[in-house]
Amino acid sequence: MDSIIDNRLKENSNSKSNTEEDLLDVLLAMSNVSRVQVKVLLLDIISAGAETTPDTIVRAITELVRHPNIIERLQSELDDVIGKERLVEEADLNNLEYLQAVVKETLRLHTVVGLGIPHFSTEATKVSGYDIPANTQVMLNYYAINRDAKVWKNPLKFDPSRFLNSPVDVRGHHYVLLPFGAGRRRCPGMNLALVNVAYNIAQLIHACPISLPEGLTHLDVDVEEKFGMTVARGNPLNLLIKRRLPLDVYRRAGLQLSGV
Ligand code: HEM
Repeated sequence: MDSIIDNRLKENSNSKSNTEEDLLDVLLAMSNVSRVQVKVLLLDIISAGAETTPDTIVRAITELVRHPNIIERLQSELDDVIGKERLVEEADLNNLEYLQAVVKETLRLHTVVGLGIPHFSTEATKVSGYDIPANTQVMLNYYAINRDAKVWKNPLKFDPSRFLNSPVDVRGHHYVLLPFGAGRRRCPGMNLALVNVAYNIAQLIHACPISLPEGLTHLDVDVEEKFGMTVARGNPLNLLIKRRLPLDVYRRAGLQLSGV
């Protein structure tokens, strides 16, 4: 981290106009932020963002291969909205209603930050009849909230259609679904994560159909979980990926394909 910061300070002092500022440039230019604070902040962002997004994408792909009817419906939405002459772009994501439902259902059923990040009460308070004394560590069980059978019908079933025509969102406004937490300590990477998760699923399903290795069917795919910093998929997911669109579409996007 120190050498990255030193190199950046050197680069910035050599070039007169830095038109492409990133977060590090902004932090280094702030006189009230110390070097230690810059390092802590960057490490916080890297560690919080590094596993959560890929874990969520893997959990979504797992559920998709377990449910061929859901993949089919998603693929047909992608074909209707995008066609087969180009790849999905970020601007398309809000026009893909079923894709967004798949993302929400993945975040609900596979809440990768299961217990959130520990909070601390600065004063005594009461929540839903429970007394919480001052100076107490408070953990929120988002994993349980998002699977609560009192709220969700068939809570363990992966069913994106429960979000079609539903006002419930994942952004912390509906307390029955909190994959990113809520309030001031809500995940600051949420918007980036939502785009990344949706974009990667859409690209894969639209341009590279996935299938299971020979001899396996969708019934063989497990949903074992591994609890650690995040709740990740427990076993490796082995898939075959093929080409689905005309070769030219990939070439125009600068993608190198081999063996297709
Ligand atoms: C699907 C992906 C992600 C999920 C599900 C997720 C979820 C969460 C949750 C539940 C929390 C704790 C909120 C609480 O304690 O109330 C959190 C905190 C945090 N997340 Fe994310 N996150 C994701 C991606 C990211 C990304 C991509 C970044 C950064 C680029 C990020 C940065 C952070 C940081 C810095 C915190 C700590 C905030 C604080 O302590 O105030 N997260 N995240």
